[in-house]
Amino acid sequence: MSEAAVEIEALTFRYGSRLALRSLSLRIPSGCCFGLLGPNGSGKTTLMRLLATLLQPAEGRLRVCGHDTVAAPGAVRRCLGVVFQQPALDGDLTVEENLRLHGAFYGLRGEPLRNRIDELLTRFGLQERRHEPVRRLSGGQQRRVDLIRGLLHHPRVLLLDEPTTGLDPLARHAFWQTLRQLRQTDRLTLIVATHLLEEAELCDEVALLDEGRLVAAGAPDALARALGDEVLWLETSEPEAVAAFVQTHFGVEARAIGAAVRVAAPDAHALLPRLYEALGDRLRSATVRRPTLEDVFLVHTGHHLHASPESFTAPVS
Ligand SMILES: Nc1ncnc2c1ncn2[C@@H]1O[C@H](COP(=O)(O)OP(=O)(O)OP(=O)(O)O)[C@@H](O)[C@H]1O
Repeated sequence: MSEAAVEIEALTFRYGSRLALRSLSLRIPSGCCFGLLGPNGSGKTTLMRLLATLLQPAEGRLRVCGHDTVAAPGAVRRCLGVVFQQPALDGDLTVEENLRLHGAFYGLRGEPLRNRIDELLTRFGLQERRHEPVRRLSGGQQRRVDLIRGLLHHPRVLLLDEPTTGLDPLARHAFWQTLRQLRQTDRLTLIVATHLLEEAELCDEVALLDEGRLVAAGAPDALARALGDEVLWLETSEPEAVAAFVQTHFGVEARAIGAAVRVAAPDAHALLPRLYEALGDRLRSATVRRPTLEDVFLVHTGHHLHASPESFTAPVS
């Protein structure tokens, strides 16, 4: 097994009486691009803050690069770079001033700091903007400055909390290309919190979080494939009755999940017309697709990753 960049054991965290993380255990291999995927309030930011030593666990433990976050917070911070949801830049200072200021926090100064800033500005195509106030840069450029800020002290693990928030799809795509390059060239471990499926699917491994619980973890492809080659969802106003009917009449597994029915059939396409015929008006719609992480989330939690008026509401035990 490859070395672990992060090890989390039976971690529980509360804000007062509110439970934000529940007995979470997770291992993040070194050199991995690891996604934390979950809806709003699932505990992603809390986990990031615990890893960054900004919070202390109520129960359980976290180790980053082998260092315990409570016993050795200084060692943890030295091996971590952090890019939080809100850019940590001063818009009135220039790009270079922001980076110098941050470098000083890490005890970097003089020529080594100058050289590191030069190297990273060149790599990220921002050399020509170094003397401009940060507020004059586009959203995507500001995110890149923030990324450079997180990389100045040569961290081994980079935490990114919803780093593409507020970026348009083009800038988001460019930012992810930058991340992928970084991983190759710097052999960094990237831990990215996101609520976007398409971002999670770009990761080597993901952990799906819901209400502070770990729902599933693994390679996105493997998690999706565990549901079969295709998934068949039926939308109906009477999910329990339709699930029972399908099981009895077609001899396939059917399960009511919230306001829908998931049918596990080896040949969903062939079954579809027969289901329409047998169920008639009881069926609002039927969808066959290759399984995605959204399906994994839905099957494990009984609700969608993103709440919508149509979203399934009944939790699954
Ligand atoms: N400072 C705080 N005080 C009290 N409760 C908090 C605080 N910060 C977060 N919470 C609660 O803890 C839970 C987890 O929140 P957290 O911010 O970690 O989720 P998240 O997955 O990062 O959400 P988002 O995607 O919206 O950023 C939520 O119920 C949230 O309301």
